Amino acid sequence: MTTPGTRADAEAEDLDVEEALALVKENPGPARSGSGHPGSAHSASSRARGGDGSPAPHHPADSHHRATPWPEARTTAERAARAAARAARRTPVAVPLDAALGLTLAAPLAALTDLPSFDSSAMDGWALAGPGPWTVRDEGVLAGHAEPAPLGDGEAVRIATGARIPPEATAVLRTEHGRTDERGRLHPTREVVHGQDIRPRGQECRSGDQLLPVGTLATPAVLGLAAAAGYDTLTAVPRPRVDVLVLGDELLTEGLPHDGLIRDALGPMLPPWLRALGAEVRAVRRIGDDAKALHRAVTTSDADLIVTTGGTAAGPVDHVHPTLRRIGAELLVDGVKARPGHPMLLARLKDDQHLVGLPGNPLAAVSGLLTLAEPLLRTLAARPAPEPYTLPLRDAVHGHPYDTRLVPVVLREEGAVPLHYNGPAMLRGIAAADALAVVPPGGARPGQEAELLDLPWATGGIGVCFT
Ligand SMILES: Nc1nc2c(c(=O)[nH]1)N[C@H]1C(S)=C(S)[C@@H](COP(=O)(O)OP(=O)(O)OC[C@H]3O[C@@H](n4cnc5c(N)ncnc54)[C@H](O)[C@@H]3O)O[C@H]1N2
Ligand code: MOO
Repeated sequence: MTTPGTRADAEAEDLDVEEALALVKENPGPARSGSGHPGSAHSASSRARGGDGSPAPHHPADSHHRATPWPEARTTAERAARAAARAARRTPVAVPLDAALGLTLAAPLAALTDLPSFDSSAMDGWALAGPGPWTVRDEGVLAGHAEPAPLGDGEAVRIATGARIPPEATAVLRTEHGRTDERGRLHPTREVVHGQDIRPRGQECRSGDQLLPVGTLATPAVLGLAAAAGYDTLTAVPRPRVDVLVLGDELLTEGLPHDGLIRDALGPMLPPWLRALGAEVRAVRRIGDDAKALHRAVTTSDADLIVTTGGTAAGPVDHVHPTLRRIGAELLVDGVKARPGHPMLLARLKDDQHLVGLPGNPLAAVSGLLTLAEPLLRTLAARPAPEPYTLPLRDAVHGHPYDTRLVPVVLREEGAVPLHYNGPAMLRGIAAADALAVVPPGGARPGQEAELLDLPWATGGIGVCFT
Protein backbone atom coordinates (compact mmCIF):
# COMPACT_ATOMS: atom_id res chain seq x y z
CA MET A 1 0.00 0.00 0.00
CA THR A 2 1.20 3.49 -0.75
CA THR A 3 1.13 6.33 1.66
CA PRO A 4 -2.10 8.27 1.34
CA GLY A 5 -0.25 11.55 1.71
CA THR A 6 1.42 11.04 -1.69
CA ARG A 7 -0.72 13.20 -3.90
CA ALA A 8 -0.61 13.50 -7.65
CA ASP A 9 -1.13 17.24 -7.47
CA ALA A 10 2.36 18.74 -7.61
CA GLU A 11 1.23 22.04 -6.11
CA ALA A 12 -0.15 20.30 -3.06
CA GLU A 13 3.01 18.24 -2.71
CA ASP A 14 5.18 21.33 -2.77
CA LEU A 15 3.07 22.71 0.00
CA ASP A 16 3.79 19.61 2.03
CA VAL A 17 7.52 20.18 1.85
CA GLU A 18 6.98 23.85 2.62
CA GLU A 19 4.91 22.77 5.58
CA ALA A 20 7.65 20.43 6.79
CA LEU A 21 10.20 23.20 6.42
CA ALA A 22 7.98 25.70 8.17
CA LEU A 23 7.80 23.37 11.13
CA VAL A 24 11.55 23.36 11.43
CA LYS A 25 12.42 26.09 13.84
CA GLU A 26 14.71 28.84 12.71
CA ASN A 27 18.15 28.44 14.21
CA PRO A 28 17.41 28.93 17.89
CA GLY A 29 20.55 31.03 18.10
CA PRO A 30 23.12 30.99 20.81
CA ALA A 31 22.96 28.24 23.38
CA ARG A 32 21.10 29.24 26.47
CA SER A 33 23.29 29.80 29.44
CA GLY A 34 23.56 26.84 31.74
CA SER A 35 21.81 24.46 29.37
CA GLY A 36 23.18 20.99 29.93
CA HIS A 37 23.31 18.35 27.24
CA PRO A 38 19.72 17.42 26.48
CA GLY A 39 20.46 13.73 26.70
CA SER A 40 23.29 13.54 29.17
CA ALA A 41 23.77 13.33 32.87
CA HIS A 42 25.70 16.59 32.86
CA SER A 43 24.00 19.20 34.90
CA ALA A 44 24.07 22.73 33.69
CA SER A 45 25.91 25.42 35.49
CA SER A 46 24.89 29.00 35.32
CA ARG A 47 27.84 30.69 33.69
CA ALA A 48 27.57 32.76 30.57
CA ARG A 49 27.26 30.81 27.38
CA GLY A 50 30.06 29.84 25.03
CA GLY A 51 30.19 30.81 21.39
CA ASP A 52 30.68 34.34 20.25
CA GLY A 53 27.27 35.85 20.06
CA SER A 54 28.74 39.18 21.11
CA PRO A 55 30.16 41.28 18.29
CA ALA A 56 33.62 40.13 17.32
CA PRO A 57 36.34 42.65 18.05
CA HIS A 58 37.40 44.72 15.11
CA HIS A 59 40.04 42.92 13.11
CA PRO A 60 42.95 45.13 12.23
CA ALA A 61 44.20 43.19 9.18
CA ASP A 62 42.44 43.60 5.87
CA SER A 63 43.29 40.00 4.97
CA HIS A 64 40.31 39.15 7.04
CA HIS A 65 37.96 41.85 5.90
CA ARG A 66 35.42 39.66 4.14
CA ALA A 67 35.32 36.94 6.75
CA THR A 68 31.94 36.30 8.30
CA PRO A 69 31.59 35.87 12.08
CA TRP A 70 31.06 32.20 12.94
CA PRO A 71 27.45 32.38 14.22
CA GLU A 72 26.42 34.48 11.24
CA ALA A 73 28.00 31.99 8.81
CA ARG A 74 25.76 29.25 10.18
CA THR A 75 22.65 31.43 9.93
CA THR A 76 23.56 32.38 6.36
CA ALA A 77 23.86 28.69 5.40
CA GLU A 78 20.48 27.94 6.96
CA ARG A 79 18.80 30.88 5.18
CA ALA A 80 20.38 29.89 1.86
CA ALA A 81 18.88 26.42 2.24
CA ARG A 82 15.42 27.80 3.02
CA ALA A 83 15.53 29.94 -0.11
CA ALA A 84 16.81 26.99 -2.19
CA ALA A 85 14.12 24.65 -0.88
CA ARG A 86 11.49 27.21 -1.89
CA ALA A 87 13.08 27.75 -5.29
CA ALA A 88 13.46 24.04 -6.01
CA ARG A 89 9.79 23.31 -5.22
CA ARG A 90 10.94 19.95 -4.01
CA THR A 91 8.29 17.28 -4.23
CA PRO A 92 7.81 14.81 -1.39
CA VAL A 93 8.86 11.28 -2.19
CA ALA A 94 7.38 7.92 -1.26
CA VAL A 95 10.22 6.00 0.39
CA PRO A 96 10.09 2.32 1.41
CA LEU A 97 10.28 1.97 5.17
CA ASP A 98 13.68 0.29 5.06
CA ALA A 99 15.14 3.35 3.31
CA ALA A 100 13.32 6.05 5.28
CA LEU A 101 15.40 6.25 8.46
CA GLY A 102 16.36 9.84 9.22
CA LEU A 103 13.97 11.41 6.71
CA THR A 104 11.40 14.01 7.71
CA LEU A 105 7.70 13.27 7.21
CA ALA A 106 6.17 15.47 4.52
CA ALA A 107 2.67 14.16 5.22
CA PRO A 108 1.04 13.39 8.55
CA LEU A 109 1.13 9.73 9.51
CA ALA A 110 -2.54 8.82 9.72
CA ALA A 111 -3.49 5.31 10.80
CA LEU A 112 -4.54 3.16 7.83
CA THR A 113 -6.22 0.71 10.18
CA ASP A 114 -7.59 0.39 13.69
CA LEU A 115 -4.86 -0.70 16.11
CA PRO A 116 -5.21 -3.38 17.20
CA SER A 117 -7.16 -4.23 14.07
CA PHE A 118 -9.13 -6.96 15.88
CA ASP A 119 -9.90 -7.83 19.50
CA SER A 120 -6.82 -9.75 20.59
CA SER A 121 -5.45 -11.54 23.59
CA ALA A 122 -2.85 -9.69 25.66
CA MET A 123 -1.64 -12.91 27.32
CA ASP A 124 -1.11 -16.62 26.81
CA GLY A 125 -3.91 -18.50 28.59
CA TRP A 126 -7.58 -19.19 27.93
CA ALA A 127 -10.34 -17.10 26.40
CA LEU A 128 -13.45 -17.57 28.54
CA ALA A 129 -17.18 -16.95 28.32
CA GLY A 130 -19.12 -16.30 31.53
CA PRO A 131 -18.17 -17.42 35.03
CA GLY A 132 -16.10 -20.59 35.68
CA PRO A 133 -15.47 -23.40 35.89
CA TRP A 134 -15.23 -23.81 32.13
CA THR A 135 -15.04 -26.75 29.80
CA VAL A 136 -12.00 -26.40 27.60
CA ARG A 137 -12.18 -26.89 23.84
CA ASP A 138 -9.78 -29.36 22.32
CA GLU A 139 -8.31 -26.99 19.76
CA GLY A 140 -6.59 -23.76 20.79
CA VAL A 141 -6.33 -20.38 19.04
CA LEU A 142 -2.97 -19.15 17.78
CA ALA A 143 -1.90 -15.70 16.55
CA GLY A 144 -2.42 -15.27 12.82
CA HIS A 145 -5.03 -17.99 12.54
CA ALA A 146 -8.57 -17.77 11.18
CA GLU A 147 -11.35 -16.37 13.39
CA PRO A 148 -12.27 -18.96 16.02
CA ALA A 149 -15.82 -20.15 16.52
CA PRO A 150 -17.89 -18.24 19.13
CA LEU A 151 -17.65 -19.43 22.73
CA GLY A 152 -20.71 -20.67 24.55
CA ASP A 153 -21.33 -19.66 28.17
CA GLY A 154 -19.10 -21.78 30.44
CA GLU A 155 -16.70 -22.57 27.62
CA ALA A 156 -12.97 -21.76 27.37
CA VAL A 157 -10.35 -22.16 24.68
CA ARG A 158 -6.55 -22.12 24.84
CA ILE A 159 -5.33 -18.84 23.38
CA ALA A 160 -1.93 -17.35 22.54
CA THR A 161 -0.86 -13.72 22.96
CA GLY A 162 -1.90 -11.77 19.89
CA ALA A 163 -4.51 -14.32 18.75
CA ARG A 164 -8.04 -13.30 17.82
CA ILE A 165 -10.53 -13.36 20.65
CA PRO A 166 -13.46 -15.68 19.84
CA PRO A 167 -16.83 -13.94 19.58
CA GLU A 168 -18.75 -13.92 22.90
CA ALA A 169 -15.55 -14.28 24.99
CA THR A 170 -15.74 -12.13 28.14
CA ALA A 171 -12.15 -12.31 29.44
CA VAL A 172 -8.74 -13.95 29.10
CA LEU A 173 -7.33 -15.94 31.98
CA ARG A 174 -3.51 -16.09 32.08
CA THR A 175 -1.92 -19.55 32.06
CA GLU A 176 -0.51 -18.96 35.53
CA HIS A 177 -3.94 -18.03 36.95
CA GLY A 178 -5.87 -21.17 35.98
CA ARG A 179 -5.78 -24.87 36.82
CA THR A 180 -7.62 -27.80 35.30
CA ASP A 181 -9.26 -30.44 37.50
CA GLU A 182 -9.23 -34.18 36.95
CA ARG A 183 -12.32 -33.84 34.68
CA GLY A 184 -10.49 -31.38 32.53
CA ARG A 185 -12.48 -28.35 33.69
CA LEU A 186 -10.74 -25.04 34.11
CA HIS A 187 -10.86 -23.13 37.43
CA PRO A 188 -9.55 -19.64 38.10
CA THR A 189 -7.03 -19.23 40.95
CA ARG A 190 -7.97 -15.55 41.31
CA GLU A 191 -10.91 -13.32 40.59
CA VAL A 192 -11.72 -12.85 36.90
CA VAL A 193 -12.62 -9.30 35.88
CA HIS A 194 -14.82 -8.78 32.83
CA GLY A 195 -12.70 -7.88 29.79
CA GLN A 196 -9.37 -8.62 31.46
CA ASP A 197 -6.38 -9.15 29.18
CA ILE A 198 -8.42 -8.49 26.05
CA ARG A 199 -6.99 -5.74 23.84
CA PRO A 200 -10.05 -4.27 22.20
CA ARG A 201 -9.90 -3.35 18.53
CA GLY A 202 -8.95 0.35 18.15
CA GLN A 203 -7.49 0.64 21.68
CA GLU A 204 -4.39 2.48 20.35
CA CYS A 205 -5.99 4.26 17.41
CA ARG A 206 -8.87 4.25 14.97
CA SER A 207 -8.32 4.19 11.23
CA GLY A 208 -7.74 7.80 10.13
CA ASP A 209 -6.42 9.03 13.50
CA GLN A 210 -3.33 11.23 13.11
CA LEU A 211 -0.46 9.40 14.76
CA LEU A 212 2.37 11.84 13.91
CA PRO A 213 2.44 15.29 12.33
CA VAL A 214 4.30 16.59 9.28
CA GLY A 215 7.89 17.39 10.24
CA THR A 216 8.44 14.29 12.39
CA LEU A 217 11.87 12.69 12.03
CA ALA A 218 11.67 9.06 10.91
CA THR A 219 13.35 7.31 13.81
CA PRO A 220 13.44 3.51 14.15
CA ALA A 221 10.36 3.77 16.40
CA VAL A 222 8.52 5.82 13.75
CA LEU A 223 9.31 3.15 11.15
CA GLY A 224 7.89 0.52 13.49
CA LEU A 225 4.73 2.51 14.14
CA ALA A 226 4.26 3.17 10.41
CA ALA A 227 4.54 -0.55 9.66
CA ALA A 228 2.09 -1.42 12.44
CA ALA A 229 -0.34 1.18 11.08
CA GLY A 230 -0.27 -0.36 7.60
CA TYR A 231 2.37 1.65 5.72
CA ASP A 232 4.83 0.25 3.17
CA THR A 233 6.24 3.65 2.27
CA LEU A 234 6.52 7.01 3.99
CA THR A 235 5.90 10.36 2.33
CA ALA A 236 9.05 12.27 3.16
CA VAL A 237 11.14 15.30 2.31
CA PRO A 238 13.73 14.01 -0.17
CA ARG A 239 17.33 13.79 0.98
CA PRO A 240 19.42 16.64 -0.38
CA ARG A 241 21.76 15.27 -3.07
CA VAL A 242 25.45 15.98 -2.59
CA ASP A 243 28.43 15.57 -4.92
CA VAL A 244 31.87 15.61 -3.26
CA LEU A 245 34.84 16.87 -5.26
CA VAL A 246 38.22 16.13 -3.71
CA LEU A 247 40.94 18.45 -5.01
CA GLY A 248 44.69 18.01 -4.78
CA ASP A 249 47.38 16.33 -6.88
CA GLU A 250 49.17 15.21 -3.73
CA LEU A 251 46.53 12.72 -2.65
CA LEU A 252 46.83 8.95 -2.59
CA THR A 253 43.87 6.63 -2.18
CA GLU A 254 45.84 3.69 -0.77
CA GLY A 255 49.09 2.64 0.83
CA LEU A 256 51.64 4.67 2.74
CA PRO A 257 52.50 8.30 2.10
CA HIS A 258 55.66 8.67 0.04
CA ASP A 259 57.65 11.28 -1.87
CA GLY A 260 55.57 14.22 -0.59
CA LEU A 261 52.32 12.48 -1.44
CA ILE A 262 49.79 11.95 1.39
CA ARG A 263 46.69 9.87 1.91
CA ASP A 264 43.35 11.46 1.11
CA ALA A 265 41.69 11.62 4.52
CA LEU A 266 38.58 13.46 3.35
CA GLY A 267 37.37 11.05 0.66
CA PRO A 268 36.72 8.34 3.29
CA MET A 269 35.54 10.76 6.00
CA LEU A 270 33.07 13.04 4.29
CA PRO A 271 30.50 10.70 2.64
CA PRO A 272 29.40 8.91 5.82
CA TRP A 273 29.47 12.16 7.74
CA LEU A 274 27.34 13.88 5.09
CA ARG A 275 24.91 10.96 5.17
CA ALA A 276 24.65 11.33 8.93
CA LEU A 277 23.71 14.96 8.28
CA GLY A 278 20.80 13.80 6.10
CA ALA A 279 22.37 13.87 2.63
CA GLU A 280 22.36 11.39 -0.22
CA VAL A 281 25.96 11.33 -1.42
CA ARG A 282 25.93 10.56 -5.11
CA ALA A 283 29.47 10.96 -6.28
CA VAL A 284 32.91 11.33 -4.73
CA ARG A 285 35.24 12.51 -7.48
CA ARG A 286 38.96 13.13 -7.27
CA ILE A 287 39.73 16.11 -9.43
CA GLY A 288 43.41 16.73 -8.72
CA ASP A 289 44.53 20.32 -9.12
CA ASP A 290 42.95 20.64 -12.53
CA ALA A 291 40.98 23.84 -13.04
CA LYS A 292 39.29 22.53 -16.18
CA ALA A 293 38.19 19.32 -14.52
CA LEU A 294 36.86 21.31 -11.56
CA HIS A 295 34.91 23.62 -13.87
CA ARG A 296 33.46 20.65 -15.71
CA ALA A 297 32.54 18.81 -12.53
CA VAL A 298 30.85 21.87 -11.03
CA THR A 299 28.94 22.87 -14.15
CA THR A 300 27.70 19.36 -14.92
CA SER A 301 26.56 18.50 -11.42
CA ASP A 302 22.85 18.63 -10.70
CA ALA A 303 23.31 18.05 -6.97
CA ASP A 304 21.60 20.32 -4.47
CA LEU A 305 24.99 20.82 -2.84
CA ILE A 306 28.51 20.43 -4.18
CA VAL A 307 31.16 20.01 -1.50
CA THR A 308 34.74 20.67 -2.56
CA THR A 309 37.80 19.96 -0.42
CA GLY A 310 41.05 21.89 -0.69
CA GLY A 311 41.91 24.66 -3.05
CA THR A 312 40.10 27.37 -1.06
CA ALA A 313 43.14 29.47 -0.24
CA ALA A 314 45.09 31.72 -2.60
CA GLY A 315 47.88 29.37 -3.68
CA PRO A 316 48.91 28.83 -7.30
CA VAL A 317 46.70 25.74 -7.69
CA ASP A 318 43.81 26.88 -5.50
CA HIS A 319 41.15 26.79 -8.20
CA VAL A 320 37.94 27.13 -6.20
CA HIS A 321 37.67 30.94 -6.17
CA PRO A 322 38.63 31.37 -9.85
CA THR A 323 36.13 28.69 -10.85
CA LEU A 324 33.34 30.34 -8.86
CA ARG A 325 34.20 33.70 -10.44
CA ARG A 326 34.21 32.13 -13.90
CA ILE A 327 30.72 30.70 -13.55
CA GLY A 328 29.34 33.87 -11.96
CA ALA A 329 28.54 32.25 -8.62
CA GLU A 330 27.51 34.47 -5.74
CA LEU A 331 29.74 34.13 -2.68
CA LEU A 332 27.44 34.16 0.34
CA VAL A 333 30.26 33.40 2.77
CA ASP A 334 33.87 33.97 1.77
CA GLY A 335 35.94 33.04 4.79
CA VAL A 336 34.71 32.67 8.35
CA LYS A 337 36.15 34.03 11.57
CA ALA A 338 36.74 30.48 12.73
CA ARG A 339 39.84 28.41 13.54
CA PRO A 340 40.53 26.02 12.06
CA GLY A 341 38.85 26.41 8.74
CA HIS A 342 38.84 30.15 8.12
CA PRO A 343 39.06 29.87 4.30
CA MET A 344 35.78 27.90 4.13
CA LEU A 345 33.20 29.34 1.77
CA LEU A 346 29.59 29.07 0.67
CA ALA A 347 28.48 30.04 -2.82
CA ARG A 348 25.13 30.09 -4.59
CA LEU A 349 25.57 28.58 -8.05
CA LYS A 350 21.87 28.59 -8.97
CA ASP A 351 18.73 29.43 -7.02
CA ASP A 352 18.53 25.82 -5.91
CA GLN A 353 22.21 24.80 -5.99
CA HIS A 354 25.00 25.68 -3.57
CA LEU A 355 28.65 24.90 -3.15
CA VAL A 356 30.46 24.58 0.17
CA GLY A 357 34.22 24.88 -0.18
CA LEU A 358 35.96 23.05 2.64
CA PRO A 359 39.62 23.84 3.29
CA GLY A 360 42.01 21.00 2.60
CA ASN A 361 43.46 20.73 6.08
CA PRO A 362 41.37 17.86 7.48
CA LEU A 363 40.26 19.43 10.78
CA ALA A 364 39.62 22.69 8.94
CA ALA A 365 37.35 20.66 6.63
CA VAL A 366 35.44 19.33 9.66
CA SER A 367 35.04 22.88 10.89
CA GLY A 368 33.61 23.91 7.50
CA LEU A 369 31.38 20.86 7.43
CA LEU A 370 29.79 21.72 10.77
CA THR A 371 29.70 25.47 10.18
CA LEU A 372 28.27 25.58 6.64
CA ALA A 373 27.23 22.14 5.36
CA GLU A 374 25.43 21.02 8.53
CA PRO A 375 22.92 23.92 8.74
CA LEU A 376 22.41 23.83 4.98
CA LEU A 377 21.74 20.10 4.75
CA ARG A 378 19.69 20.00 7.92
CA THR A 379 17.43 22.73 6.59
CA LEU A 380 17.09 21.18 3.12
CA ALA A 381 16.22 17.88 4.79
CA ALA A 382 13.70 19.74 7.02
CA ARG A 383 15.34 18.32 10.11
CA PRO A 384 14.96 20.26 13.34
CA ALA A 385 18.00 22.17 14.58
CA PRO A 386 19.66 20.48 17.53
CA GLU A 387 18.87 22.24 20.78
CA PRO A 388 21.96 24.32 21.59
CA TYR A 389 23.59 23.50 24.89
CA THR A 390 26.61 24.40 26.95
CA LEU A 391 28.89 22.66 29.41
CA PRO A 392 31.74 23.97 31.53
CA LEU A 393 35.20 23.41 30.08
CA ARG A 394 37.38 21.44 32.45
CA ASP A 395 40.57 23.14 31.32
CA ALA A 396 41.46 26.54 29.98
CA VAL A 397 41.52 26.83 26.19
CA HIS A 398 43.69 29.34 24.38
CA GLY A 399 41.64 31.55 22.16
CA HIS A 400 42.30 33.20 18.86
CA PRO A 401 42.33 36.98 19.29
CA TYR A 402 39.51 37.60 16.80
CA ASP A 403 38.13 34.26 15.67
CA THR A 404 35.95 31.55 17.17
CA ARG A 405 37.84 28.31 17.80
CA LEU A 406 36.26 24.89 17.42
CA VAL A 407 38.11 22.50 19.70
CA PRO A 408 37.56 18.72 19.96
CA VAL A 409 36.43 17.67 23.45
CA VAL A 410 35.30 14.56 25.26
CA LEU A 411 32.26 14.89 27.52
CA ARG A 412 32.86 13.74 31.08
CA GLU A 413 31.13 14.16 34.42
CA GLU A 414 33.43 17.09 35.16
CA GLY A 415 32.49 18.82 31.91
CA ALA A 416 34.00 19.13 28.45
CA VAL A 417 37.63 18.06 28.39
CA PRO A 418 39.62 19.69 25.57
CA LEU A 419 41.75 17.29 23.56
CA HIS A 420 45.26 17.77 22.26
CA TYR A 421 46.17 17.24 18.62
CA ASN A 422 43.65 19.84 17.54
CA GLY A 423 45.78 21.50 14.86
CA PRO A 424 44.15 22.17 11.45
CA ALA A 425 46.01 19.30 9.76
CA MET A 426 45.29 16.77 12.53
CA LEU A 427 42.44 14.30 12.95
CA ARG A 428 43.81 12.60 16.05
CA GLY A 429 41.82 14.82 18.45
CA ILE A 430 38.50 14.75 16.58
CA ALA A 431 38.72 10.97 16.11
CA ALA A 432 38.62 10.59 19.90
CA ALA A 433 36.09 13.37 20.49
CA ASP A 434 32.41 13.48 21.44
CA ALA A 435 31.87 17.10 20.43
CA LEU A 436 33.49 20.35 19.32
CA ALA A 437 33.59 23.12 21.88
CA VAL A 438 32.92 26.61 20.57
CA VAL A 439 35.62 28.78 22.15
CA PRO A 440 34.99 32.50 21.78
CA PRO A 441 37.66 34.97 20.68
CA GLY A 442 40.06 35.51 23.54
CA GLY A 443 39.77 31.95 24.85
CA ALA A 444 38.07 30.34 27.84
CA ARG A 445 38.93 29.90 31.52
CA PRO A 446 38.62 26.56 33.32
CA GLY A 447 34.96 26.16 34.34
CA GLN A 448 33.71 28.56 31.69
CA GLU A 449 30.60 27.41 29.84
CA ALA A 450 31.15 26.62 26.17
CA GLU A 451 28.60 25.84 23.50
CA LEU A 452 29.02 22.32 22.15
CA LEU A 453 28.44 20.89 18.70
CA ASP A 454 27.73 17.19 19.03
CA LEU A 455 29.36 14.82 16.60
CA PRO A 456 26.85 12.55 14.86
CA TRP A 457 28.19 9.35 16.37
CA ALA A 458 28.22 10.72 19.92
CA THR A 459 24.71 12.12 20.20
CA GLY A 460 22.98 8.79 20.74
CA GLY A 461 20.28 10.22 18.49
CA ILE A 462 19.24 9.64 14.93
CA GLY A 463 22.62 10.89 13.85
CA VAL A 464 24.20 7.60 14.89
CA CYS A 465 22.55 6.05 11.87
CA PHE A 466 24.95 6.52 8.98
CA THR A 467 22.33 5.51 6.45
N1 LIG B 1 49.09 32.44 2.23
C1 LIG B 1 48.19 31.77 2.89
N2 LIG B 1 48.26 30.45 2.89
C2 LIG B 1 47.34 29.76 3.57
C3 LIG B 1 46.32 30.41 4.29
C4 LIG B 1 46.27 31.79 4.25
O1 LIG B 1 45.41 32.43 4.85
N3 LIG B 1 47.23 32.44 3.52
N4 LIG B 1 45.44 29.67 5.00
C5 LIG B 1 45.89 28.39 5.46
C6 LIG B 1 44.82 27.69 6.03
S1 LIG B 1 44.32 28.24 7.53
C7 LIG B 1 44.28 26.61 5.47
S2 LIG B 1 43.07 25.72 6.29
C8 LIG B 1 44.71 26.11 4.19
C9 LIG B 1 43.51 25.92 3.28
O2 LIG B 1 44.02 25.56 2.10
P1 LIG B 1 43.20 25.00 0.88
O3 LIG B 1 41.77 24.87 1.19
O4 LIG B 1 43.59 25.78 -0.30
O5 LIG B 1 43.75 23.53 0.83
P2 LIG B 1 45.03 22.95 0.13
O6 LIG B 1 46.06 23.99 -0.01
O7 LIG B 1 44.60 22.21 -1.06
O8 LIG B 1 45.47 21.94 1.25
C10 LIG B 1 45.83 22.36 2.52
C11 LIG B 1 46.50 21.19 3.24
O9 LIG B 1 45.58 20.13 3.38
C12 LIG B 1 46.07 18.96 2.74
N5 LIG B 1 44.93 18.26 2.13
C13 LIG B 1 44.20 18.71 1.10
N6 LIG B 1 43.26 17.82 0.79
C14 LIG B 1 43.41 16.80 1.63
C15 LIG B 1 42.74 15.56 1.78
N7 LIG B 1 41.71 15.23 0.99
N8 LIG B 1 43.17 14.72 2.73
C16 LIG B 1 44.23 15.06 3.53
N9 LIG B 1 44.87 16.22 3.45
C17 LIG B 1 44.49 17.07 2.49
C18 LIG B 1 47.04 19.45 1.72
O10 LIG B 1 47.96 18.48 1.35
C19 LIG B 1 47.66 20.61 2.46
O11 LIG B 1 48.61 20.14 3.37
O12 LIG B 1 45.57 27.02 3.56
C20 LIG B 1 46.57 27.58 4.38
N10 LIG B 1 47.41 28.39 3.58
O1 MOO C 1 41.74 27.41 8.65
MO1 MOO C 1 43.22 26.80 8.71
O2 MOO C 1 42.51 25.44 9.25
O3 MOO C 1 43.36 27.66 10.28
O4 MOO C 1 44.47 25.86 9.17
